[in-house]
Amino acid sequence: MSDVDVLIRRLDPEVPLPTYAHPGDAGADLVTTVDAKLGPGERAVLPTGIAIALPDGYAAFVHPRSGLAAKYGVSLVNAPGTVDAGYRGEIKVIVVNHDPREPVVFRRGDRIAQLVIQKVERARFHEVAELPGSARADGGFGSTGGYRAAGADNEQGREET
Ligand SMILES: O=c1ccn([C@H]2C[C@H](O)[C@@H](COP(=O)(O)OP(=O)(O)OP(=O)(O)O)O2)c(=O)[nH]1
Ligand SMILES: [Mg+2]
Repeated sequence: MSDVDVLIRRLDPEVPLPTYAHPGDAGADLVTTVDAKLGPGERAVLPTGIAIALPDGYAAFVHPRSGLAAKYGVSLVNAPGTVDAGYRGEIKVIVVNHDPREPVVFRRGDRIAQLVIQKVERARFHEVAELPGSARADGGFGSTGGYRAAGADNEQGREET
């Protein structure tokens, strides 16, 4: 992993800069600058109070936090969100409460997501009539085998093929 310099602007003077919890972490935590309560199945677009300028050839991806996902069923509707290098607006996080029963409450300053900055390639698309062959060809969507999906009426699970 290498370091890259990224310009950042605070739109809210009290907001902390995104922080990596440990050396070597890929994700820097983002906080919400507002309180929010999401009922089961609800979503919200939460402001983070920061804007960045990425160098050309980079993008930032807004990823869910696994702790929020495991404990509360919270994820991001568009995971991972894509922040383009040219985007200068406020980074926002589209959270969703997937829990079927419990509401979730966010308070200003809570860490709601993490930002992963990566080098990206842009493609030059070359249109062709036929694509070159490959071992996988057009196999996909479970073509390599079944998996167990537990049905509500079947504790043993159901073999999907
Ligand atoms: O989770 C996200 C995703 C995107 N963005 C910002 C940065 C990104 O550069 C811009 C546009 O995102 P995207 O291209 O995913 O959305 P779109 O619906 O295609 O909008 P646009 O037409 O503006 O490209 O919105 C965020 O702040 N958070
Ligand atoms: Mg877009």
